[in-house]
Amino acid sequence: MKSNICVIGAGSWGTALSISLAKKGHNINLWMRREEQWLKMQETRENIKYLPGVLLPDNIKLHHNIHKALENADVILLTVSSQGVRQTICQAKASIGNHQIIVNAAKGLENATLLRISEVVSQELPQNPYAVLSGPSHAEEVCRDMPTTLVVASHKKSTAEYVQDIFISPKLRVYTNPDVIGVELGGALKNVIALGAGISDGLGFGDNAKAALMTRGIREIARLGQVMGADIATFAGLSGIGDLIVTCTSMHSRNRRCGIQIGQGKKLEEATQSIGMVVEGVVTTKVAYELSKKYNVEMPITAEIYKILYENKDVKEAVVNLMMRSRTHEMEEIVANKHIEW
Ligand SMILES: NC(=O)C1=CN([C@@H]2O[C@H](COP(=O)(O)OP(=O)(O)OC[C@H]3O[C@@H](n4cnc5c(N)ncnc54)[C@H](OP(=O)(O)O)[C@@H]3O)[C@@H](O)[C@H]2O)C=CC1
Ligand SMILES: O=C(CO)COP(=O)(O)O
Repeated sequence: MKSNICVIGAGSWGTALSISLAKKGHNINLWMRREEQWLKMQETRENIKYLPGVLLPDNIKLHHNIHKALENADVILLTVSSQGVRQTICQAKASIGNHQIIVNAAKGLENATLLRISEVVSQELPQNPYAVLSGPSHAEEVCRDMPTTLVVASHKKSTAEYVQDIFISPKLRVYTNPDVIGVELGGALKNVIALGAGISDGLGFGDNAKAALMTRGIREIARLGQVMGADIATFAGLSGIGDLIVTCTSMHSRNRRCGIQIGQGKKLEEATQSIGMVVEGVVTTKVAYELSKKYNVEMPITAEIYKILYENKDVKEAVVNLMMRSRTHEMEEIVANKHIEW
């Protein structure tokens, strides 16, 4: 099956997915908002700023006019940063028909509304079929055909399977999941913990600390997720623990690299500027902190990272707070569910 796919956003992820889809033989229209980037990429057939060293296959057409890029698209793949999704959809809306499938690949939450991206899309395009694509997948590896697994979630099985078919290849194995909320929250919230893992590395801590952050991190992600309607099993999957592992351990991760600089004493603004690409976890930390208060869910790691990023809290003091919190059971629900006296 060959489809016409419009990829909205030519950052590292939009470019890598375009390359992967083009190699499968799909026709790709890749849209970017900056004219200067469009001119440069036409000349070089390379995304020098976001994904250097990889040439674009011929069946990727580059666009600066969003309406032209959307012509005849079966699927619209959103790959701009989360805070740009609503504005970009509004810009494109007049050329989007109800039948076109929207696939979101951004991992974040909307700052102004605390909404998940599926909720943003359904406010702006209520009729369109929707799926979210997530999982442990650094652009730098996907564009070089390194084996990768992804998950596509949609409320409609036929939509999830259609999108699975579009992306799946011998190098890109794609699973389906009906749990849109869980897949979206796992993909967004792991970036907060990855910032924390980076801070831990920047402070010179070791593997024990990182394992603790990842394990306790997925617990608090799952706690919030369950209250927000996700299936807890999803957090043990690719968009949960899978993406948490890759983001907390890889030097490709912008969130982790940003955290390392903060752990070494740099200011947030300096750190994000030096990365030069989107560091989704910074805004997501604020949204997650607000959601934890809204839903009354304990998220101690998120709360400390919030205070480091937004209240100038000393990183070492944050570590002391985490280590010296009042003691708890590892799994509160096991204790609560025990019928025996314990
Ligand atoms: N890189 C990766 O390995 C992966 C990234 N993702 C997710 O994909 C999304 C995009 O990230 P990625 O491509 O890596 O980021 P990059 O920093 O490489 O690129 C960001 C892209 O978003 C565009 N953009 C930024 N802000 C806005 C805005 N306000 N309105 C419209 N467009 C905007 C940028 O355009 P411009 O250049 O004009 O600023 C650029 O095309 C993120 O949510 C990220 O979490 C998911 C999986 C893997
Ligand atoms: O989501 C990602 C990998 O799955 C990319 O993570 P970063 O945004 O931290 O680079």
